[in-house]
Amino acid sequence: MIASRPSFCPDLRRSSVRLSSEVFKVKIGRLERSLCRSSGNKLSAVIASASQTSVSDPISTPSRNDLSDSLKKSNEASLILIRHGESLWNEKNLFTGSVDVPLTKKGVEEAIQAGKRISNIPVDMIYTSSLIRAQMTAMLAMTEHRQQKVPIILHDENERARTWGRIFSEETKKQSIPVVTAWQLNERMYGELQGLNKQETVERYGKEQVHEWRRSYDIPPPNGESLAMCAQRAVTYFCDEIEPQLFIGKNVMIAAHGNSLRSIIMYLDKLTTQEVISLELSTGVPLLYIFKEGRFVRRGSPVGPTEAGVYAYTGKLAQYRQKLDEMSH
Ligand SMILES: O=C(O)[C@H](O)COP(=O)(O)O
Repeated sequence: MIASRPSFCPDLRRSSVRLSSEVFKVKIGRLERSLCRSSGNKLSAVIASASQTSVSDPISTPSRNDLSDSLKKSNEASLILIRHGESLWNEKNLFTGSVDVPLTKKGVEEAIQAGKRISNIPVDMIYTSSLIRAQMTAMLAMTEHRQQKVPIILHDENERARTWGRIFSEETKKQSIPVVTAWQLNERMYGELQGLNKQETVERYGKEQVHEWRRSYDIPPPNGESLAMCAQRAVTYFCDEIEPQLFIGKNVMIAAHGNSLRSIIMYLDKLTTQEVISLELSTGVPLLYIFKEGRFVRRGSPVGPTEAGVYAYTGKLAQYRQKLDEMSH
């Protein structure tokens, strides 16, 4: 197979050089297009970040001026990716895919540990899949965050959900972190493998066939999604909804799944369809990227001995941590 790099978001491919004004215009245009496409409360999820409030108020719709002001203000943002902690079906070695299975006790602990690892990294917005294992992971991780803001799930499924979820205190909003749930970040649909035991499936169909289903780029499991199909929705969502937040300086955490995150990492690290085959993600281990001048730079996982290195990389992160230290003394 010829290794190639799929292009999900051709108009947003990052330049390895400084972000030129031309590219920046394209990116602003993209953000505006995304605003135009959005309607009702979906709109507020995107513009909330531009309005400098911490939680999108489903009713208020800040003006375009607010948006361009904040676009000018920031040029660096953190992006944390976390695969959910161990689920009850991970523990049983069952193909899970789109089935909505909660965490085990070990998964809960992994999520808390992940929270400790990222407790000094700013988080302004959280994106999770619509599946409980990713949402539990995000919420449990945030219980450890030194910022001590409250993650609040935005509900925009209908007008009543939007209206009934309003917050009437600006101060409380500032102490909150909006959590956007999106099915596009769900684990890939594993088709007729869902609920089957992975080892038994190997015994029945052979190691090679099962490996092809699990790790090839474009071969789907029976009636399921290939990684390419999963990438199509997950990376498109990342480009349309999450990248615009990073452009305006919002620090984002994504809690999702092995394969939806593999496809996003493929995009961020510009991996080929061959390279992504060997990319494996452990449950509950956060990865940090810095988005600066139109580029994503991987900092690795801010854990143990590498933590000092992570903070040494950017002045902004170091300052943030210092501020947290001062506040807690
Ligand atoms: O859906 C599943 O079963 C796992 O979360 C991911 O499985 P994989 O490692 O077989 O892709």
